[in-house]
Amino acid sequence: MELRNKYNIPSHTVITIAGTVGVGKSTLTTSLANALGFRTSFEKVDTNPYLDQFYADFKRWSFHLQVYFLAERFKEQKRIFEYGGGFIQDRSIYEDTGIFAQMHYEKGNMSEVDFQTYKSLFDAMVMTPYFPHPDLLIYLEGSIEDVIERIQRRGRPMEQNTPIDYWIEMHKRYEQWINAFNTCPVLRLNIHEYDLMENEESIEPIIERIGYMLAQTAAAKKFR
Ligand SMILES: Nc1ncnc2c1ncn2[C@@H]1O[C@H](COP(=O)(O)OP(=O)(O)O)[C@@H](O)[C@H]1O
Ligand SMILES: Nc1ncnc2c1ncn2[C@H]1C[C@H](O)[C@@H](COP(=O)(O)O)O1
Repeated sequence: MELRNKYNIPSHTVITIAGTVGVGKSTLTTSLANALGFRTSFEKVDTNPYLDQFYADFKRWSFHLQVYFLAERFKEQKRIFEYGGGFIQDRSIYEDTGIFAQMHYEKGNMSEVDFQTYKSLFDAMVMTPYFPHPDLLIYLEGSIEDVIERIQRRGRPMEQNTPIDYWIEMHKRYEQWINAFNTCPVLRLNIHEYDLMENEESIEPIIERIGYMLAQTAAAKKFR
């Protein structure tokens, strides 16, 4: 039986995968979408015109990169809306603002006025009808050691050449951010709870947990 039906996951569901760089979002996005018969929405890293320059000079390129990511994320949001859902999304727009933009602003890589401009753009986008919140955010958590090992193994030079402190700070910020996040239901998944490389079937217990959380959320809505 198709896993989506087995665990009663509605065909219009939108699930976003959150977590720090290298933790395994894209890998899980692909596996979940295949298992559920959903479409994917990926961040495009190779065609990003700012990313390499940004890693070489945060101060010069932070604002440009954030505006670029926001525009790309918004276009994807619109695409998901137009299809009527049935998507797995690799990274949420909430991380752009809550993690990356915030961190680079606080570190002095983005000026006050640039940060305010960025935030007002974000707020205006979120208020449009294209912006339903996801039904579920899956938060991937792993130790900083595992994350750094994965970043090194994946081998994007711009990330390999970035000081370890950057990844340590981001990892800490992610933990604080997710503890305060309440925009939509959250399923926390430790990266040692599954292994999609060695055992494709480890996706099924994840789907079972997704089905359970979606059912709980639907039941809670009925009583509101
Ligand atoms: N479950 C897993 N077990 C082992 N390695 C993994 C797993 N998931 C991802 N990886 C590896 O970790 C690296 C980062 O994964 P990726 O999905 O690209 O992360 P992200 O999208 O969060 O940056 C890649 O080299 C990938 O092959
Ligand atoms: N909003 C962002 N600001 C800065 N850098 C970002 C942002 N979103 C993604 N990134 C970077 C981080 C990674 O180097 C690549 C892709 O992210 P990944 O977590 O590997 O999918 O883009």
